[in-house]
Amino acid sequence: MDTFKSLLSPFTGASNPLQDTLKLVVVGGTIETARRVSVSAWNGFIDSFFLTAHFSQEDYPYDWLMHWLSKQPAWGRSREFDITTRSVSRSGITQSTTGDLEDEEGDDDEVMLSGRKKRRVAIVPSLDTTHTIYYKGHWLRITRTKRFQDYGSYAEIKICVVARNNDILKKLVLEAKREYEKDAVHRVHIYMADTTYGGWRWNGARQKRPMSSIVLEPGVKDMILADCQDFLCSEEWYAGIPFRRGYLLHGVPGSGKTSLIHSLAGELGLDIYVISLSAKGMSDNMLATLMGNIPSRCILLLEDLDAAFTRGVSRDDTSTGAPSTSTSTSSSTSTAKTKDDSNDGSTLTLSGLLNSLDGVAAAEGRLLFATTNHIERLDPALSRPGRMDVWVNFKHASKWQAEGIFKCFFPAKPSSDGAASPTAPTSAKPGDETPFAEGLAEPKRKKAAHSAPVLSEEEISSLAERFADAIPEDELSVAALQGYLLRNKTRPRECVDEVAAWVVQERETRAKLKKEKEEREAKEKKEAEEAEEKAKKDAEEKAKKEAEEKAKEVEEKTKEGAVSTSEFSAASETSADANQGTFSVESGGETASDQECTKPGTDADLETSVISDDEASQSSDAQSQDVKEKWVAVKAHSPDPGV
Ligand SMILES: Nc1ncnc2c1ncn2[C@@H]1O[C@H](COP(=O)(O)OP(=O)(O)OP(=O)(O)O)[C@@H](O)[C@H]1O
Repeated sequence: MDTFKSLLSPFTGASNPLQDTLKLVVVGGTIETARRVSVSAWNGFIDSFFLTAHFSQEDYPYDWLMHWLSKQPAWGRSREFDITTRSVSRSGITQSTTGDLEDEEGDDDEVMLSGRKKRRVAIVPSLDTTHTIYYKGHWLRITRTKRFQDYGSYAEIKICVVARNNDILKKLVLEAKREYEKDAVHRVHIYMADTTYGGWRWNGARQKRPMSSIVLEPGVKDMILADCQDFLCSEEWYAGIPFRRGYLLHGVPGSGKTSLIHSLAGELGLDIYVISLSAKGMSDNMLATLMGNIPSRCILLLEDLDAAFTRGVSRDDTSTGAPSTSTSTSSSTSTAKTKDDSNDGSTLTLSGLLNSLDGVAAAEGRLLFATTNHIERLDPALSRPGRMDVWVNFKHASKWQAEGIFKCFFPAKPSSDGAASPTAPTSAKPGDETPFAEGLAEPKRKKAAHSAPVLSEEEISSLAERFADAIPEDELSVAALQGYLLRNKTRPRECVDEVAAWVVQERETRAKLKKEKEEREAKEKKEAEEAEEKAKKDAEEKAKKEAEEKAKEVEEKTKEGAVSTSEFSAASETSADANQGTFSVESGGETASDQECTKPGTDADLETSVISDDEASQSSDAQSQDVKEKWVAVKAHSPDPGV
């Protein structure tokens, strides 16, 4: 008791100040030591009883866990967390969570009418804070931290749990994965090749597009889908053969090539990895690195394959890669542009591309899709079977497609017997598929700010037929038809009435654009030719000027030499050929310097300092003369060695 009292004395002011200070130091030191001991004891306890798992943002389990965490009810009790409308994970799935701030009473239609997009918010673990969550009889201590790597900063999740073995962590990861995949099922993830560091950058998750919204000639979609499904199920059959399959979609722009690939990815549940071969910095090594980092089951998309060729992808480094019969009307400007473009650090060669597609690093089980508008520009080596096994030609819209796309935009009212409205073109041949069960417009309609009249099945069929009749076969792109239908999305009847006039207008516009393009190209060509001509003239003039200047210079020097020589040798004669820029010096004296001077092939601007015998004698004779030196410009090259 006495000891305790004496310890408290500094606060009561009962003893002297020195003693009080010492006592305070002892008390403070004791408390700090006790704190440190308890912290290290706690850490020791954690280390000996807790299992710790780390999940890096670079890998998929991080996405699964972030998604799982964002759905935990524990956030309702948490005192610190992040609220975000941005993606909560690498793949960007933003989920509605228990503790989120979504306005549940909000009227979707109201939101759409006001033109604002409804944003969802998610609650996720804040950085550098430890959260405790109860999961299946265990307390999980979860910490999200940031760590820095060579290419920016990455987040990491650390989970500690008291457990005898890691079964609980395995269960957690599997559950998180299942939930993630369940929610991700309606989305297609797109990854873009990033040539700055040779990796893949997540580019967003797109809503799946139903296959029925793609209108192709009968059987084409089914054939491709069945082929892809068959391939994905045949890994064992491929034993010994490279387990890859390539599809070349070629044809006119706006005919549905890219849309079909996105739709297939959704149907097959695959992610899309997009490589732009004409990207800045693309090289053989870069492509090989990117190919090596593609997961085993995915769609690899090489868009606009021909663009890479016209940019200079080549089998050898000197050729352009484009076939010699290329229909390209490239003017000299475009040639110049190509040259400029090739200076962007892109050194991809065709052999590099082929090696990457076939090489050991190329992912097994991947579906390669390549699109091009100019199949004739492709090197046969690239499109041979094994690399491109299935070729599909996409043309301008047929009447069948026109009818189909009309029905996609204006789905019919369900018939009175309750059957789903048939959306296939009525002109479909017997046995054709009925691919339009889910139309383009149906899901959008619920929220649409406009109100399109819902017509009966018979009326839609008859309108669709009339619409198709007015569309010329294989002349307009499906994208153009889509544009027209979008503009008339609330006026199905008027849309059909006015379609003939639109076709005429479209033809006129196309003709006008074509004419303008031709004129522009002709003008560019003319300008390029003029510029070339001018550059040529300038170069000639410059060369002429230089030659004249040189000749003048030489003449001056020759004159100087002649004057100088005349002081010492009256026998010397100088002549120069100003036009040729050459000259010669003839000396009557038989001196070493003379012999040297008459040697053929001596450089015109070489100057030699000599003292002739005459000069020497004159010099000795006329000692008063100060000048000892004579400059003689040596004769220029003479084609005749005898000169
Ligand atoms: N066959 C089709 N069925 C349904 N929609 C189509 C079809 N063709 C084109 N479209 C529509 O036209 C637009 C452009 O299509 P897409 O980008 O797929 O064409 P593309 O052939 O890949 O064109 P490009 O060669 O210029 O890349 C898309 O919005 C798509 O919905």
